Amino acid sequence: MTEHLVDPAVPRDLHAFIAGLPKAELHVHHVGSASPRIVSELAARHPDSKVPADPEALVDYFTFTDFAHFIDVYLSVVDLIRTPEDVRLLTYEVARDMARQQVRYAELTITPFSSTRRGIDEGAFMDAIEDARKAAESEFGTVLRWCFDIPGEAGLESAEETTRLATDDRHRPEGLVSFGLGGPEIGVARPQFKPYFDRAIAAGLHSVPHAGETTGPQTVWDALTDLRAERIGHGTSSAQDPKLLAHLAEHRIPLEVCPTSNIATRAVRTLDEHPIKKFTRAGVLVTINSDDPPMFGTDLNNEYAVAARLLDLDERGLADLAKNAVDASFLDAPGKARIRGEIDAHTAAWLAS
Ligand SMILES: O=C(O)c1cccc(C(=O)CC[C@H]2O[C@@H](n3cnc4c(=O)[nH]cnc43)[C@H](O)[C@@H]2O)c1
Ligand SMILES: [Zn+2]
Repeated sequence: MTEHLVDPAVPRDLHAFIAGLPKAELHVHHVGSASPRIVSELAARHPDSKVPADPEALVDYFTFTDFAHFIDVYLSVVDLIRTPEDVRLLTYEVARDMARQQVRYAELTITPFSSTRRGIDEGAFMDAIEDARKAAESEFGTVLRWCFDIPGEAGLESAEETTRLATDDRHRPEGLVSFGLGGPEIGVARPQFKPYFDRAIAAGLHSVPHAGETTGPQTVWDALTDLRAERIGHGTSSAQDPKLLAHLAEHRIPLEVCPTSNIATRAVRTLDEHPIKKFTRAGVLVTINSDDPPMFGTDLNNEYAVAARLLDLDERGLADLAKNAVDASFLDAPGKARIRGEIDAHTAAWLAS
């Protein structure tokens, strides 16, 4: 258990239950998952960067005034990833951190445009992530899949490049399952990305855009109608629109909820004001995620502890929440059954002890 992340309002034995609970994670960013150790190693390698090499200084560096500030800092860390070997190391180490938290399956959001525009060869980039994915599965037992996202604020050039990389058979990585849209939402309307999502969906990818994180519920409607979203990244502002909540519940469109992220980027003022309870009361399928864990001073286990407090969950409630993520994932049916079985076994053993 990571001591600084022990929420005193959650009983210690519930933290221990969560630590051993097999989990799936559906909303977590590649570069945003770089641990302080990896960031400082890369910052020391590239001293021209403004990212501090001292892990203690990173705590201040990762304190954000608003969402735009967060994106500035995020891009300064992106600038540290300069070679295919940096990409492989980052991916492999992220999987190691996940395995330590009993994450059995993760859909990792990767922004290939940010790497190729910084000069990393596209073929070498794909080989690096695939090599790390295979190593992670055989060495840690953690199954990784990719979501390639468009960094919307970088314009339609980035949409075209991301779509090409995701659909061109010459480079398309085996682990790629979905297509996303990230970055700031203000001034970046979702409908303009429809042709790119149409192409990605036609190529067999699932649609999972961010929407309603920093703008209102209309953005979520746009993601559903224009981008044919199968899950919504964040969807926080859906809480302001009862018809939207009813639609999400009726059509079983899961929300990828990331509570601590919403506080760190100041999208939501306090955890007690977070709408997660509104979502579950409306019957929406909620999944729990960490988004950019080291940047937000959290990890997936802590996000489950936060959810336990906000939703007043015991062990069985937490196990159901973990199963939501398995059910909402793009894993195949035998894979889902395996992790659901592991969740049941962990819960039964815990309750019998
Ligand atoms: O790479 C570039 O050159 C570039 C140029 C202009 C704009 C951008 C971006 O906007 C990149 C944003 C980047 O942020 C990632 N991300 C991580 N966490 C979140 C989140 O909570 N909400 C939205 N986006 C997030 C996302 O994957 C984008 O790739 C880049
Ligand atoms: Zn995100």
